[in-house]
Amino acid sequence: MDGHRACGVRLDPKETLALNGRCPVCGNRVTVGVAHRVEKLADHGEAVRPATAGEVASLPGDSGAGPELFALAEVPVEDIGRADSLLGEAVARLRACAVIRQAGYDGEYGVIRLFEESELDRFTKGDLLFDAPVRRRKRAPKPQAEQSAPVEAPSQPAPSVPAPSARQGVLATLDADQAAAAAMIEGPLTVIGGPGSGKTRMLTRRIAHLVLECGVPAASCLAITFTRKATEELRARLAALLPGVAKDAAVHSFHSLGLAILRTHGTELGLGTDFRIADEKERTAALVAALQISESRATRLVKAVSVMKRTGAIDEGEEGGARAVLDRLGREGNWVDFDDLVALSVALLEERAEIAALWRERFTHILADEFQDVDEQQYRLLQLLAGPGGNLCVIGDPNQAIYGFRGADATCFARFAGDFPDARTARLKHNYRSTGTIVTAATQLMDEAPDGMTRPMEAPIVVRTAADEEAEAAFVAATIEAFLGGHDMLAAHGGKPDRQGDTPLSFADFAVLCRTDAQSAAFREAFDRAGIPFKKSSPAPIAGHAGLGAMLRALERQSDAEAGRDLPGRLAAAAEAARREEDADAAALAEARGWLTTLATSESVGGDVALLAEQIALSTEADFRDARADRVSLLTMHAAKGLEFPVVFVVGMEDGLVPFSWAPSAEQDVHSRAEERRLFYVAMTRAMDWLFLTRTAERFWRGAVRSLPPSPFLGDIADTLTASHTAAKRKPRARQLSLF
Ligand SMILES: Nc1ncnc2c1ncn2[C@@H]1O[C@H](COP(=O)(O)OP(=O)(O)OP(=O)(O)O)[C@@H](O)[C@H]1O
Repeated sequence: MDGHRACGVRLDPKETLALNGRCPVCGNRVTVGVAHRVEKLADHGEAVRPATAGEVASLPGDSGAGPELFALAEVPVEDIGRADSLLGEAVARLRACAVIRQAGYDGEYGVIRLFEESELDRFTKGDLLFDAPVRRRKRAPKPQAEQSAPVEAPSQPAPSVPAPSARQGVLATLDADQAAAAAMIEGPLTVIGGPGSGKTRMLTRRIAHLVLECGVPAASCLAITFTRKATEELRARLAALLPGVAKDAAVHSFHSLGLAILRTHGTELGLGTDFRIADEKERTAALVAALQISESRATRLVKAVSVMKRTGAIDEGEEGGARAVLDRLGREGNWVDFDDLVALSVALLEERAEIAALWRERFTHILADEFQDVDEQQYRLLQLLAGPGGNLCVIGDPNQAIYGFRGADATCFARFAGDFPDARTARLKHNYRSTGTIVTAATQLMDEAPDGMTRPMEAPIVVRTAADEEAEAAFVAATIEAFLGGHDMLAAHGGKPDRQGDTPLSFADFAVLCRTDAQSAAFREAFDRAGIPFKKSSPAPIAGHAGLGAMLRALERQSDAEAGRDLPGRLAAAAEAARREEDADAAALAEARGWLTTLATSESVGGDVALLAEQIALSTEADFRDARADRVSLLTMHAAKGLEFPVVFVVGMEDGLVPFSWAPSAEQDVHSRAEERRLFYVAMTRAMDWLFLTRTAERFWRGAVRSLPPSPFLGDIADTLTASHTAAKRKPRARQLSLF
């Protein structure tokens, strides 16, 4: 079921929908449960028990009345009632399936009861039915054996109080720095702020300010983010701030904006009106066929061509040759690739001044979030759209630049200052997200002075060494269970988040952040074993996914009659056909069907199958993370960008993983090393209240069990901020014996 544990609200999915997803007590979004997802995905109403179904017998648990099955299934109720009238009533209710079922919601377990509490009081006149008293669910005890001694919260710099905005209207909820940045609406502007400093909050309020208080039409505002998910979240926030007009504002990822430009003017470049976007798998296969080369070589070349297109680099060698072949094949087959969406748009706007002018007229105010991660082509697209001295506001944090390997250039802020000499700079100085302890540790990692914390020093960062990856995952699972059982753990570590108070946590409040996707296997197993619901996400594109391919082929094979149904109906039929006809893996199909159904019902697709293919090309696995679902997030560090969670586990804190390197990290080049440091900085600053850094004494890594040294980044965090403990040694793991 859905609900809010803190507000004591449990809702049927239909009630949630009727309430627009909002809690009737606090007005925030409710945490949705499994039944909600089922309701959303279901293509028919509730199932009806067929007349031919067999009989079902319901048996209660321990009654203490002789052989259980006999007593509970066969002894006449009257006989049991003579011995104990209440027990007789209980057995009668149970056999008639007249139990009270209260579904679980928002981290609360479901309950099955035979009597209402008032009934029980009445029946028993104060006595109880069974020996044990009826209890409310008790919080799980903290895992004593696993914990270190309580640690004194370190005495460190005190939090500062941000100056209020002193403004009325939509900027009133911002602090003075944020409000000043949001109000600088003329000319180019750079907004720089650390993690949790409210950059996204400032961005949405700035658009609302432009529209509601400065008379700028919503349709003249363009906000650009990096992912489809981020655009959706931005749209949702704008809808709340600008009821009625938010839909007119353009919110795009760089690639969806490129697609919009090419759909409007692509014919000027010789593209067919119905060009499509070919995924990496298709392009690799095309290159293999055209050049008669191995798949691994083609894969390497396709990736190299992608970086060339993002960075605008020119190569005359093998990679340049591969690009020319791919471009020719694209023209012949009427397809482009993902990077072309931006690169071709840039080429078009550079060549055709009148088209560039049209787009400039359309968008008079442009905002670009996560500016630190733009690549050369994205930078040029912004420049072309804004024009010299245009109202372009770029927002970001140089310390969070993590996409250098994909061609992003972390020096873009300096370049912006050079290209837009009139640009002003605003700084957001306060971190609203994390405890003082986490903020201080993060600034130590970046060798900066701790500044701008709004929350006091609280629980120390827990640094944990486990015997191996299995033990590491078991520790994380047990810690989550302990947290959900109660907040004793917080007290044990001398920490008690003031902002969260005693608000109960639910699964959605936890994130496990891995450097590589491969690390997630141990966590998936541990969570499955512990019954902890989780959702894994990485920034990998969904195009090329096996289940998705099978679904799309099944969609294509559909008869005219089937193709006449609405898109969700067609997807349901396609999933069934793919399972039957292609023997596709059930889990992969279910995942693909979930993605496609989400896309099919999204605003950008609106039930149109042609638009579905476009959105698939623009989507990554992480775009489908549902923040409302009550699940632990199992994410790669890259996929965690922009998110926040009360409790974060950054796992695999070993040299080779963090920083990630093929060679010993000491040999890593200075740029990669700096980017790995920033990536860890992004990971640790996702934590609001609790941060756990875990490592293993040994792990299976690159084909062998290895002992990797601790991550060198751990040494950059002062001991006074951490509580370290090492698990007891495990028995040696089984090793493959050699025959010789
Ligand atoms: N003025 C404010 N008063 C209270 N809370 C705030 C304020 N500004 C931001 N916050 C809160 O701080 C948290 C971080 O805000 P936001 O996500 O906008 O930060 P960000 O700068 O975009 O972070 P990051 O770069 O790490 O993704 C959010 O929970 C937000 O609600």
